[in-house]
Amino acid sequence: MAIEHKPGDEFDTVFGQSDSSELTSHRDHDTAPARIFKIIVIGDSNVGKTCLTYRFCGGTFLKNPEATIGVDFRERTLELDGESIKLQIWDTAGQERFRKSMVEHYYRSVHAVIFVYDVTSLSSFESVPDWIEECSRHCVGPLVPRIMVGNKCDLRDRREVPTTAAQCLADSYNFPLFETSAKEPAEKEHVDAIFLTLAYRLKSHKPLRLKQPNEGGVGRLWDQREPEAATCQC
Ligand SMILES: Nc1nc2c(ncn2[C@@H]2O[C@H](COP(=O)(O)OP(=O)(O)OP(=O)(O)O)[C@@H](O)[C@H]2O)c(=O)[nH]1
Repeated sequence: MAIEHKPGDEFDTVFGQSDSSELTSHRDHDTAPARIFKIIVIGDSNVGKTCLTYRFCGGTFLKNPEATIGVDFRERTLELDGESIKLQIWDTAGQERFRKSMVEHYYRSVHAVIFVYDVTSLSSFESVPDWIEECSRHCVGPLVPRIMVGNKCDLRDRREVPTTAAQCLADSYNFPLFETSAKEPAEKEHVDAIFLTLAYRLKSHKPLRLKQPNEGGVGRLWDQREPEAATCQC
C-alpha cells in the first residue's frame, strides 16, 4: 500500500524485509536516523533506467550495462537543509520475463515513481501509459510523487519523441516532465537535479519548481491533482 508521508515521519520500517544493514544507518554527526525513501524506476527495457540510476548514485556513465534481472538497488544519501535523506533507488527490470515475479515487491511501500522512456524510441514512449496503469493497479495513489523522464537526449539526430508530445502526455497525468541524458557528461548535474527535486518533494511534501537549463517548459510545478481520466489530445 502506498504511504502518505509527512514531514517528521520516519521510514525505517519500510524495508522491513530487506537484509541491507545500510538501511538502518545513522547520521555520523548526531543520533537522528536518516529518513529513507524508496523510489522505483520503471519503463521499457533498454530506455536507460540502469544508466540513469547509476549516473545519480555512482556519478558516472555505466558502460555496457546488462539487462536488469528482477531489481538492482542503488542508494545515495543527501544532506538537505541539514537533514540526512537516504534515497533507495529500485532499478527495475524492463523485460517482462525478468520482472514478473518481482512486481509486487516493486510497488510495496513505494514513496515515488520515475517513469522513463527513450526519446529515440516512440514505442517506449507509447508504453508509458501502460506503466502508469500498472502503477495504479498496485494502489500507488495520487500522493505518491511521480515524474516522467525522457532519456538519451544526446542522440539528437535519432529523436522520435517530440518534447511537445511528451509534455502533453505528462500534463494529462499532472506529472512533471524532464528530458535528459544519462550519457552526456554535461547532463550530470541535471540528472542530479531531477533526483534532488524528488528528494525535496518527499522531504517537504510541498510543491517545488526545478528550473531547467533551457527553461523550455520541461520541468514545472508539481500538481497533486489526479485527473479522473488522463487524456492527451496531441
Ligand atoms: N546514447 C545514450 N545511450 C544510453 C543512455 N542511457 C543508456 N544508454 C544505453 O542504452 C542501453 C540500455 O541501457 P540500460 O540502462 O541498461 O537500460 P534499462 O532501461 O536499464 O534496461 P533493462 O535493464 O533491460 O530494463 C545501453 O546500451 C546504454 O549504454 C543515454 O543517455 N544516451
